[in-house]
Amino acid sequence: MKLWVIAVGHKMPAWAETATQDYVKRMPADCAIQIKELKPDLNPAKEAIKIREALPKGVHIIALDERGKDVSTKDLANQMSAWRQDGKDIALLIGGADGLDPELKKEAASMMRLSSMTLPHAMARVILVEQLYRAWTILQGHPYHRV
Ligand SMILES: C[S@@+](CC[C@H](N)C(=O)[O-])C[C@H]1O[C@@H](n2cnc3c(N)ncnc32)[C@H](O)[C@@H]1O
Repeated sequence: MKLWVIAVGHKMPAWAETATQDYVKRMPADCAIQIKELKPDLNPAKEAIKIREALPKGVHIIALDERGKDVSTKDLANQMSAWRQDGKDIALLIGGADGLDPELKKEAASMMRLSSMTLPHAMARVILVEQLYRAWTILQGHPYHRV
């Protein structure tokens, strides 16, 4: 299984790039995180076109949005386990300054929130990859995650 993070926003600040890569590198090949960065466009509808083009075929789409469903890290680990059993790749979408296009959000299988606060997209990216790594460690019984 591959976890695609498709994110509007390139030229990330160095701290975000370093932190993102730190977690990306910790993931094993059979649960790899692949980041696709897209250049911001004039509005979310235009960005949605680029996002759709960047989506690998047949992926299960999850939109990241502060109005999405609350998911605990344990829930995410259970989700990850189910995704791995399905053998489907997953695409997690992060919007730009004006968020994700409403039509694109409807196309997603679900919307997930990382916090009820609005995060800058660089921060959302770092938190997402850390949570994916943490979820993976839960499935492995790895001591990174302490209950
Ligand atoms: C700066 S935010 C956009 C905020 C935008 N005004 C909105 O209402 O969605 C950029 C992106 O970061 C992600 N994001 C920000 N806060 C989030 C949160 N609390 N939970 C999940 N994703 C979040 C979303 O994908 C969002 O499209």
